[in-house]
Amino acid sequence: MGSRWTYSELKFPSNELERTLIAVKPDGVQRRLVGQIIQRFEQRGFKLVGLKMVQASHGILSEHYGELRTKPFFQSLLTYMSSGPVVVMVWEGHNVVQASRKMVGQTNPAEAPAGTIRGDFSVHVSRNVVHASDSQEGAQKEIQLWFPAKDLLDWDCYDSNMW
Ligand SMILES: Nc1ncnc2c1ncn2[C@@H]1O[C@H](COP(=O)(O)OP(=O)(O)OP(=O)(O)O)[C@@H](O)[C@H]1O
Ligand SMILES: O=c1ccn([C@@H]2O[C@H](COP(=O)(O)OP(=O)(O)O)[C@@H](O)[C@H]2O)c(=O)[nH]1
Ligand SMILES: [Mg+2]
Repeated sequence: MGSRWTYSELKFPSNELERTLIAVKPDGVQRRLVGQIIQRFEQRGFKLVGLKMVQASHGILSEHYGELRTKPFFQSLLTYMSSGPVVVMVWEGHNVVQASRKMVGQTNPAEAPAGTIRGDFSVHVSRNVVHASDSQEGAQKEIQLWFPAKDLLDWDCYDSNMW
């Protein structure tokens, strides 16, 4: 009788439900980068729990970027972000907020290392392809702003305890 192999030793207990909001900005959608950006979060091991394509209004964007209201680039930021569809997503997993900021890279793509999304796909701060929440608190606010709770799916991933 051969023994059955199980991989429970490889698993770690992952009851956390940390979530973050990621958005492919209008330049990323125009440049057909949506698939490659989703692929990076999937291959890292995060779980997609919400996804939609929207043409964002200045109203929602003003709230989303409320902390930047006094910045000189605020109006141009709203114009840019409402210039075409954005693909907004909620990703879940261990340490997903901090990990996704590292995957996205610095705000200014000139400072973002190769290997990060901004470092690989963009050159200028005003067209930096992707948004990622910058804290757990910010993520919760942004998720509530963009998604009604019923549109976030709490589905079981067959390998969810692997990472
Ligand atoms: N000096 C600037 N000129 C033009 N646009 C800017 C400038 N600084 C920031 N932005 C735009 O405003 C966005 C918001 O700035 P923020 O400081 O929140 O950066 P971030 O947190 O890296 O970006 P995001 O919130 O979109 O993930 C930036 O991603 C960028 O698109
Ligand atoms: O000097 C700046 C700083 C920010 N932004 C834009 O504002 C967004 C939000 O800024 P934040 O500081 O939140 O940076 P992020 O979280 O996007 O890295 C950025 O992604 C940029 O699109 C910009 O156009 N000019
Ligand atoms: Mg930000």
